[in-house]
Amino acid sequence: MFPKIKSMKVVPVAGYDGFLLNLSGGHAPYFIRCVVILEDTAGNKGVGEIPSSAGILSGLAKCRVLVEGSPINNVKQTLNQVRLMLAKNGREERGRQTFDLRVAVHVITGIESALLDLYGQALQLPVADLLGQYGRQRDQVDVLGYLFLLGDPGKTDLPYIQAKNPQDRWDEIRYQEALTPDAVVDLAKAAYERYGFKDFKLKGGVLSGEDEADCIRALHDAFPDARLTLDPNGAWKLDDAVRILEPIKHLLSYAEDPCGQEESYSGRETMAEFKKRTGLATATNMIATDFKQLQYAVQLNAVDIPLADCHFWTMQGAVKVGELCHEWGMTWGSHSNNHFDISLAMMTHVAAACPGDITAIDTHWIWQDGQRITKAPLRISDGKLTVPTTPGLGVVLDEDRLQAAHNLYNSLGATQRNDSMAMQFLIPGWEFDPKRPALMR
Ligand SMILES: O=C(O)[C@H](O)[C@@H](O)[C@H](O)[C@@H](O)C(=O)O
Ligand SMILES: [Mg+2]
Repeated sequence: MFPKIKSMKVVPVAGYDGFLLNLSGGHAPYFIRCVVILEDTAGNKGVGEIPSSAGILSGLAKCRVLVEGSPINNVKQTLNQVRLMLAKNGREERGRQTFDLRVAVHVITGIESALLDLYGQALQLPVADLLGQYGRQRDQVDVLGYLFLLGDPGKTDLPYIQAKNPQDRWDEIRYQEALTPDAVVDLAKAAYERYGFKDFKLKGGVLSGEDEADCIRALHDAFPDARLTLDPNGAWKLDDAVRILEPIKHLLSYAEDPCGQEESYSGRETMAEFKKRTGLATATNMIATDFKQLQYAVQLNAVDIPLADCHFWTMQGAVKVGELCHEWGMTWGSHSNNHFDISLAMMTHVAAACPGDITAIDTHWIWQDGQRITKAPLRISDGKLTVPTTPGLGVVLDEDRLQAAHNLYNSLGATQRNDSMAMQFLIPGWEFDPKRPALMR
């Protein structure tokens, strides 16, 4: 007999962040997440981590009754019930911010992760071995070095984190202003020294496209063998995207969301046109974010690399995308937002279960490294994460750290991400515009 779910606990948490710039503005001094904890009648705990918002918290609260009392081996039926209930809210929009504003898909993933964690523990199998048709495909997952242009925290009166006892160059510089090619290269070198990355992604949508292209040139000079990409989150118009990236296309492995929705054209149409004109491969976390959109993206030949982040595809959905990519000659990758160490484990298991050649996954972890809510977070070494072999997700909650992260959340008076607030210190009255880079005002 399998145990049943005794309780479902939802804990909104916050951690510290730097002044990372992107099309949505500048990261606040904190990031907000939500942890789902399921405890079964045998006393085991399963966990999941997702973004948090008032909608997500109330969605989770509504699902509790469907989850509590269900046997832990009933994962699919429990999730079906959750899906059906959330579907009553109707279609949801991802929105045009750099981050996904939907509720249901995140809620499902939080519960799914915790259920799979418990089920894996009961079967004595790591989650990667339960996912998809094939289970674990690799023991290590390549990770890219996710670089950001950084605002000067001193220009705000916000309590940004400072490196107190820097253990290396990464600690010294990751919370200081970085707005030039040299500063970006310094970040890349410092991240390389600590983590050994062979791939780098620069978050764009901040400076002019030409200035961001110069950052890529500088990264290439410093790391001639590294795979590089630039991601302005669809900020550029199609003609501008072609003009900006054509001269550096030999330096890029692919272009991530170089353009997007524009006048009467959808993002899938402009991306298809971009691919035709430049011959560059494209990746997205903005225009193929569910199976219907993926279908249209494939029909139009708009995307080579769907970045199927398990937080908004579900873990099983993200692996399904990986299987389709493998069958259809596309490449699977994963997007990320700021996250704690439970998400790091979730993304690692998912990437481990995707067949074929996948591209190095995104993670914001390097900006959060040193903070944790589990006892022993996975470590990035030589540009890779090692897939846990212990049953379930392979993480153990650190209750004290979790409580501290919850206390921080409670002290904020904010329930979800808002990048305009910090940005307004740099440019008074600043407002999000999906077609204007953050500092180009
Ligand atoms: O500022 C950020 O953290 C990023 O822009 C994310 O919001 C974004 O989703 C990014 O990771 C992406 O690849 O688009
Ligand atoms: Mg992106």
